Amino acid sequence: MAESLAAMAAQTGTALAGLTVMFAMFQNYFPCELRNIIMECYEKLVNFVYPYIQITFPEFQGDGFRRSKAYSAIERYLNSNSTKQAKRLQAYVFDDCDAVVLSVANNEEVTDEFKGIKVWWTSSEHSPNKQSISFWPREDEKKYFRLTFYRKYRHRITAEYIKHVMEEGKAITVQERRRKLCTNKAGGGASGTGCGSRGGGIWSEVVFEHPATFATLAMDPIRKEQIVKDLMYFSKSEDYYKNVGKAWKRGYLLYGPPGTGKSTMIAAMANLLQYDVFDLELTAVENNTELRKLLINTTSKSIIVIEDIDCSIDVTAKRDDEDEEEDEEDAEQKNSVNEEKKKKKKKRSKVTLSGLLNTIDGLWSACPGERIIVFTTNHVEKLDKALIRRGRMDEHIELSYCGFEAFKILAKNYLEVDSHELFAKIRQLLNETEMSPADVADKLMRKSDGEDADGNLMRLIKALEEVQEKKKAAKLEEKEKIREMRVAIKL
Ligand SMILES: Nc1ncnc2c1ncn2[C@@H]1O[C@H](COP(=O)(O)OP(=O)(O)OP(=O)(O)O)[C@@H](O)[C@H]1O
Ligand SMILES: [Mg+2]
Repeated sequence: MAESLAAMAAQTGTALAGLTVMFAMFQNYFPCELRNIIMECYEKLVNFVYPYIQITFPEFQGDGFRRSKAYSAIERYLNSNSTKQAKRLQAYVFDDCDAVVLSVANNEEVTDEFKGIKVWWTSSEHSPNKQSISFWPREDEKKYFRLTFYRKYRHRITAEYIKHVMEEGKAITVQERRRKLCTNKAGGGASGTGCGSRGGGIWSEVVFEHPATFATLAMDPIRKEQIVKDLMYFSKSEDYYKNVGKAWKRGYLLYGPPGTGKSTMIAAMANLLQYDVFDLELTAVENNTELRKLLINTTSKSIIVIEDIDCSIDVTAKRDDEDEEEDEEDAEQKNSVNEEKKKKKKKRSKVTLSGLLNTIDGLWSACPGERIIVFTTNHVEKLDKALIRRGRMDEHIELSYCGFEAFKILAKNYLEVDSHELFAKIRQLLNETEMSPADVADKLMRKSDGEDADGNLMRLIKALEEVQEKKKAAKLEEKEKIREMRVAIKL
């Protein structure tokens, strides 16, 4: 359909424009009444032979250097909705991704329908007439999209359809965008590009590809639903935040014992909202000024994460010697995760608590766009109240030992079973003991191809019984100590 409707409309439009100029030149030769009659007939003729309106969306706007947001949104919208019907397509392969991206070729016409109204889109390019060399795209080199529709739908197209295309296009861009994980840790997988920080290269980035979702996160389903609702509401509430005069930011404090899913929940949040993640390692930050620089260089639609906040900065009112005592106590724990956290503690940042608070408050007011900040900790009781007060950390979420509801999610994830005769026994054991979801998941994980669910569930029961035995033994030991103390006091 090379002589497409849009092209014909354009030609007819040009012919009518010529007629209009001629009429304007000779109109003074006609008497007033006759002129009005001619005008009326002329308008009828125009509407009859040219019942369309065309709107052009050029690729570059204003200064000619910035790509128009409308053009980009239309491009995404048409690529996603209309490439199936186009007969001529263009294919691109981007450097960082193997997938082939198809787009509608130049001068190819595609149709779209909106609430029963048909519209035509063409993508065209002005060919340059002059032979000259330029570093910038010239006026006559620019690409554009042209939208053609019936004149009678003018209001609905301009008021509703164009808005719909813009919104859809933006949503597709967010969906397709490859999200990034940025870190300020030394050697944190730098791609060399820097992430939101030009020149300084403070953040280094990798592609964020974590499979965690809220569906696979094991926790109380009611609490999970509340959190998902809260996040979704936040991500859509730009106007609400504006109306109440609050910066579009939200803080979450995730606390609970090791292996209960705090880091997993952050990944699930990022996947749910399609946000980037900025993993801020406070111990690698030299001082308050550097912290400010880092936070200002985060981008919109991102989650800023400070893991193990109590280990990274002196957020307690405790004196140093008390801290040392604790370090010695910790030294007895051989667990490698705790060793890591202990190292962090020793290498505490020079960033001060007030520096962190001021920077967060500054970030809240200085940076436009939505941001979420998440702190995680194993020891919520150690944190300064000012750091986690509502307004800074709006939601406090406890992730705890594995309950039966959480176990059912893990059993579904790892073994694909919804119910089993061993579930009753596991329920009873989970009520009586404490085991983290990470440990439960480890027992449920298939270690080889031929394993059936029974074997894994039995392994979990055995592990739970061992924990129960240890707990009983510890209780007995404690009772014995108390008895000995009482005897000693009597003596
Ligand atoms: N609630 C959970 N739901 C699903 N998987 C979980 C959950 N908790 C832990 N896991 C599993 O255990 C592993 C460790 O969990 P995660 O790193 O999220 O724990 P954490 O609470 O951040 O621990 P830490 O306090 O030591 O940082 C995860 O990779 C995941 O496979
Ligand atoms: Mg963690």
